[in-house]
Amino acid sequence: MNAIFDSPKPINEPVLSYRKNSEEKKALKEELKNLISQTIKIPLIIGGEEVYTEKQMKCIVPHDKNHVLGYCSVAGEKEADLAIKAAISAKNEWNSLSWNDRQSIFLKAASLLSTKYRAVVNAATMLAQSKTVYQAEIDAVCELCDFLRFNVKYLDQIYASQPLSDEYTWNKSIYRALEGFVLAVSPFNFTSIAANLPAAPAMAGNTVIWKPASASVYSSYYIMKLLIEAGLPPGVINFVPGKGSEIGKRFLTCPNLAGVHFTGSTKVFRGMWKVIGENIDNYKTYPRIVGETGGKDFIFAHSSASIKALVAAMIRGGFEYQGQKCSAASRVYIPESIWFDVKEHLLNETGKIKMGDVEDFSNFMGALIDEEAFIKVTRYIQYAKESNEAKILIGGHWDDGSGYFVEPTVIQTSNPKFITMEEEIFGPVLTVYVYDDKKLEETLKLCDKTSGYALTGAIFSQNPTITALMSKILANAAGNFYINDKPTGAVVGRQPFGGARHSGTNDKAGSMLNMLRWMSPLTVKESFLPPESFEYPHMEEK
Ligand SMILES: NC(=O)c1ccc[n+]([C@@H]2O[C@H](COP(=O)([O-])OP(=O)(O)OC[C@H]3O[C@@H](n4cnc5c(N)ncnc54)[C@H](O)[C@@H]3O)[C@@H](O)[C@H]2O)c1
Ligand SMILES: N[C@@H](CCC=O)C(=O)O
Repeated sequence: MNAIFDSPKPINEPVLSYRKNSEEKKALKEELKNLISQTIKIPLIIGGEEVYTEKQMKCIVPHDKNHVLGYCSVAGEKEADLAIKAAISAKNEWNSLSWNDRQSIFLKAASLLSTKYRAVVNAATMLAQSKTVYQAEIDAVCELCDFLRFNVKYLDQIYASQPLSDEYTWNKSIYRALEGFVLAVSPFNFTSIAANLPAAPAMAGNTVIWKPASASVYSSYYIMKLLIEAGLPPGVINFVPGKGSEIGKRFLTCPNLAGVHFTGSTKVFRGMWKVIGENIDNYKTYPRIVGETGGKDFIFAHSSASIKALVAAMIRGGFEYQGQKCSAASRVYIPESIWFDVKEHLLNETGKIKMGDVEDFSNFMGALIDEEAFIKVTRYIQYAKESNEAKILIGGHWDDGSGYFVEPTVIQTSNPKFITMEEEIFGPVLTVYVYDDKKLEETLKLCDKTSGYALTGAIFSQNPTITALMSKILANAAGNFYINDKPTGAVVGRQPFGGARHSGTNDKAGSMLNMLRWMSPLTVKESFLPPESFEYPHMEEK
């Protein structure tokens, strides 16, 4: 019963509109009502078993902070050890499944997500992470369907990639899974990224321990249920919510650690890398370390820029999902000659933004994820208010009465190295530096050097010579570079995503490059007519 199968050609999942009276809107509204009316209990899932612990954490609604969606069990060292055991013991069986059997599980998960699970995963993401319907749809449904479907295809292509052979020898590349388990540690802000972190290495035949972020464990749990319904065998992905700083070390120092798939802050990633470095003598194999981290993403405009397009990019890029995207625009460089017009349009448009409960579909923004984020973001705004190098042009107010709301805020600074031009804020705060048109090159070099990050960046220019100059000077300032577009919203299969410098290892999530990190190739040479003597022809000479 042999055949080589061709997996379905991946197509980006269409983004539904959620217009008035649409079927998808009705289904989603119902699911929102359903989830908000319940308080669920979330277990750990280890070796396919639900594990409840005494220690629990609350899952709340950031825009209605006293509303509890559920209580989640919290893993300690005992559960961490159980998860390691489960991952190791599930490995052989998972590896003995054929690639086609493994891939159909993830393709089925994508099909379930785009249909049966669409409303529930969107509703969970909207409520637990305070995403508007559009932000939830492009993330939790579309990007995750794309990760699942495109990664299956990339693996097909990798497995098909074989060395040269001839009539006497057959050479083969066998793409083994890594020896040991992979630790996936996910951030709160993207449901799709959280799911892809364990799914990508699992697809390549690894078994995984998934430590989701506490603030988004609610939506992660629905993803776990979806994967199980799609047929994921017990122990392949072990779901272990808990405090990273408490259980992280247990996983990181385990001799069987084969890889880390991380997305989150630069600080946490560096801490994890240090723990691995200190423990390097104790592993069975060098752990693969893949981490996509923070950003201080820029928009740089030339005087030829379209003002409307520039302002739309500043608002969508800076304020969508309350600026809580690693790719969010947060420092903007505008030439003096167009500043008057840009400012007028920017303030006018920003003034129209509606913020509030994401269940009201007319809102453009929801709340920040939690109290810690609220304190951090408002401190930056307060600092700007008190500085004589900055002024607040619009916004600058906040209110945590019902939820963690911070107004979309535009700061203008006279200091291109002002703190809000350099540090990742992760909130709805845009800082503008107005430069002298005559100092274009100098300011581009300044933009390149201002921050240690290099994740995303956008330039606006309608002059091809200037576009080329800007692209050249900023070539290393971003891993995803946009020309006349906002620096957010990368799509799988179209703009492979990841940054360099302090923004990560740039292994491009949802690409073949990333999938290659989760395998250990074995090269096999088979000789059909092996030599039967040790002598070479030149040895005939007497
Ligand atoms: N580059 C990207 O693709 C990308 C995408 C999304 C988010 N991010 C970044 O993520 C950050 C926001 O997400 P966050 O607040 O969830 O990040 P975070 O770094 O605070 O947390 C990320 C994960 O690490 C865990 N963690 C924390 N300390 C740990 C430790 N000592 N050991 C092991 N795990 C530990 C957390 O529990 C969480 O699951 C921002 O910096 C953002 O730029 C980057
Ligand atoms: N890939 C997303 C950002 C993920 C980070 O938070 C984008 O392109 O906007």
